[in-house]
Amino acid sequence: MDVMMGLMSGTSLDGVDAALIETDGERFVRSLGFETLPYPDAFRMRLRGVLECPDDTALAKDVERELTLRHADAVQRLLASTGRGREEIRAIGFHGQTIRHDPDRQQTWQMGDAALLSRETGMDVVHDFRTADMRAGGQGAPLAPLYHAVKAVRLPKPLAVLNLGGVGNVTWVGPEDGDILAFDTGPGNALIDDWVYRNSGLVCDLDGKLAAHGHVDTEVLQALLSHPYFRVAPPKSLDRNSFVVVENLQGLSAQDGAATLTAFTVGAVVRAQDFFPSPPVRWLVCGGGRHNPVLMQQLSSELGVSVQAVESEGWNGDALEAECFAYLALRSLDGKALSLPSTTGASRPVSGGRLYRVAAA
Ligand SMILES: Nc1ncnc2c1ncn2[C@@H]1O[C@H](COP(=O)(O)OP(=O)(O)OP(=O)(O)O)[C@@H](O)[C@H]1O
Ligand SMILES: CC(=O)N[C@H]1[C@@H]2OC[C@@H](O2)[C@@H](O)[C@@H]1O[C@H](C)C(=O)O
Repeated sequence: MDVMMGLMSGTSLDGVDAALIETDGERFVRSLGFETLPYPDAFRMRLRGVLECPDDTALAKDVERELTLRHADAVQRLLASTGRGREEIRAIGFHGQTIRHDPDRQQTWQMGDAALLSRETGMDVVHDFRTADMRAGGQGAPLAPLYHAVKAVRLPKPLAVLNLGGVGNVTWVGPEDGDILAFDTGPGNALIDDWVYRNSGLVCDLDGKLAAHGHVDTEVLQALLSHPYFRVAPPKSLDRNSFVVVENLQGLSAQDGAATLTAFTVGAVVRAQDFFPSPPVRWLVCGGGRHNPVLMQQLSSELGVSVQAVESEGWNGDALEAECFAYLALRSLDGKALSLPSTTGASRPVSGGRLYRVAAA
């Protein structure tokens, strides 16, 4: 049994999530603590700048350093709030910030300087979780499925675990051991965030208030849902900016745009069911989207079975991805699989991640 730390900076660019777990890298996992360190607006803008101009290497280098130092800060805060010493923790799983993800070109880039994080924290760091999977013919994403399946081990199946972050991803867990299917569903909150930011300067549609006062433009929604991605069978995964919707939404009010994009996220989840081996008896939702009552209510009515936030099972829906990379870091150290043909399309179960040892610093 090991104590592991996981760090995640997700596609919604809202901050660093840091989680501590105790795990055997198999079926045992216990949450020990969680911290989130929100990014100030100015840094979020700089991150957006890198997403828009990933080839500006001077900017990328600068932002990577700041990003990594913010992660080191999150580590210190989590150690302080859990009362743990760094010597108690075997390693940090450091996901980094996805800047670009293009599985068709076998490219995925998670920004983050593992050597700097190791120096700053005095801890071993496992990083670069996605490359090995891509080299084995996989999408390099999603990687949360094995962790979702472990969390769901005692729950009635088939079950769907849905993450609504910047992008949406789902894990279908079937009744037999190892029965699992996963893929990115479509947009999560990123398109809504971008729209709301452009139209009102706010960072998100807090509690779905704009969407609740808007009307879905069904013609625009149909056009958005006619994107070929939704007809492609899994394995499949997305970049934060895979869907370009600005032109579709031209002329819509802030409220109607928010309502239509919220319905787009929901419609994409509904379409995901087409690929499940059998219908889930229940959906458990994690990620920031579960805080949006308009999204949750529409999911409930469209999916027709129980849709609940993962808190209904006592999980922390904000911590799950950071916990996942703590869990995967241990599996990486032990040479175990991080992904399967049915979760990323890799040709075989593949391990992955690279270890940066503190002694090397
Ligand atoms: N109260 C709320 N009302 C509406 N939306 C919310 C609320 N709280 C969070 N969100 C949404 O959740 C998003 C953050 O979700 P989360 O932290 O799960 O994303 P992420 O981990 O960065 O993304 P990914 O899982 O794609 O890597 C915010 O950008 C916002 O859009
Ligand atoms: C390339 C990348 O960073 N993808 C993220 C993104 O955010 C959600 C979805 O798209 C998922 O595929 C993935 O994150 C989680 C942690 C995953 O790998 O499971």
